[in-house]
Amino acid sequence: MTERVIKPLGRGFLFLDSHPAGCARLVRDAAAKVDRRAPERRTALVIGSSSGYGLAATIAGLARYGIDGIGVSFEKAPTARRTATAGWYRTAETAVLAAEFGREFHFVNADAFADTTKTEVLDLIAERWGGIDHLIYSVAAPRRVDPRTGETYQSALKAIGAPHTTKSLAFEDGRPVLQEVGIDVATEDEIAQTVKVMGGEDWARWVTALEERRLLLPGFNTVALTYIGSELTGPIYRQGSIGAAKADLEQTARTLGKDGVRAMTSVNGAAVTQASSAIPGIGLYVSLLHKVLGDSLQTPIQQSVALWDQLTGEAPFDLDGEGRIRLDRWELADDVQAAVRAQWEAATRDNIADVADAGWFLSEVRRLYGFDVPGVDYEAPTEVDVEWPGARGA
Ligand SMILES: NC(=O)c1ccc[n+]([C@@H]2O[C@H](COP(=O)([O-])OP(=O)(O)OC[C@H]3O[C@@H](n4cnc5c(N)ncnc54)[C@H](O)[C@@H]3O)[C@@H](O)[C@H]2O)c1
Repeated sequence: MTERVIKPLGRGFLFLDSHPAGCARLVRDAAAKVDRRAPERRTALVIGSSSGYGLAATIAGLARYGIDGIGVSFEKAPTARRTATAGWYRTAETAVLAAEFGREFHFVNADAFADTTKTEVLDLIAERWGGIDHLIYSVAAPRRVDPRTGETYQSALKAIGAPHTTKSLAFEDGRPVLQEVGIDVATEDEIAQTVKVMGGEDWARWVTALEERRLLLPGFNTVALTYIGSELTGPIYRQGSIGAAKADLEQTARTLGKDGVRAMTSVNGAAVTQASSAIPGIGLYVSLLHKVLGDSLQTPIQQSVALWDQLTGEAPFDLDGEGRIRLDRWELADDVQAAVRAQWEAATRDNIADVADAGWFLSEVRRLYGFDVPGVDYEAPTEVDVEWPGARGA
């Protein structure tokens, strides 16, 4: 057991340590925002369950519908020098929450891209429930090792066709500064590698593996998360290398769907997550979105409640012409986009602190690591040696 006072040390949007109590509190606060529905036994597999949208989907599924199931994520244990990753602590608290709801939820800490992880998870599903009703695929990873070839692929955040320059938000001594960031053009190989990491291949492997083991229960459905976003972020996101991967994911949904498998992508709105804060321009964009929308900005937990209502049949699917679930309509509404664009164009080095909700954004980034959470005493020593729930962690 090791108790320590933990401070937010790091560079840019990356911190070296995470705060266990802050991470736990955020899980609790998210669950408290969910209205319960009468639970009907349902089993789900969530890949990417420790963070961002996958965590929100796990908490919303537990709190609203009392799902049983398995969450897979890839997190680091505490060491003598460093705390565990934030996702480790959030997972530990989500397990406590599941137990309080009286649900059986297992958490597997392993590489979702590996065949060995698929076998471990499928064995567990077979043993505990004989099948699953839902699979939510919410992985955001910088690289993937394909276990069948041993090859490593790296994902790139680059433009396609022509280089691009974007306004971007950074912080110096806690003060927001506006920067211009150049975005290089991706090579064909970089685009292909990004598709290998963030496209649909691994999602399809999970569904095929479940199908081959006859673990898809009647009415099974699966969603993978995708993003469209604004024209402002188009060159780096939707028209960039990551957008090529998202197009592949959406195409995979079309080919996966058949008898016994309903496969869709879910277009979620912009959110501050570890994955999104690494993309140039997204921090500025989300800060402006929050300035324009205030509390009307739909949080990951709100969107996840809407997702579960649709997956369980409580609400009709809200699909677009391409069969994608749309949870981002609030973000892409014309008036919202027009207001964000006006602010984006007006933003200068001098007025950035007024034009954007930069302080809110920085706090959101700090909350990804369990800091800036109301009600947590950051001067108090906190236990960092928290165990991975159950016996199945790495
Ligand atoms: N953040 C946004 O603004 C936004 C908007 C729309 C859609 N999305 C999509 O949501 C999905 C999740 O993104 P996020 O922003 O929530 O990311 P995130 O960084 O918050 O979470 C990523 C999750 O993936 C897990 N993970 C990463 N590599 C893994 C591996 N090898 N094996 C197992 N688990 C692994 C992490 O442990 C974590 O649980 C992505 O598909 C993303 O494109 C994000």
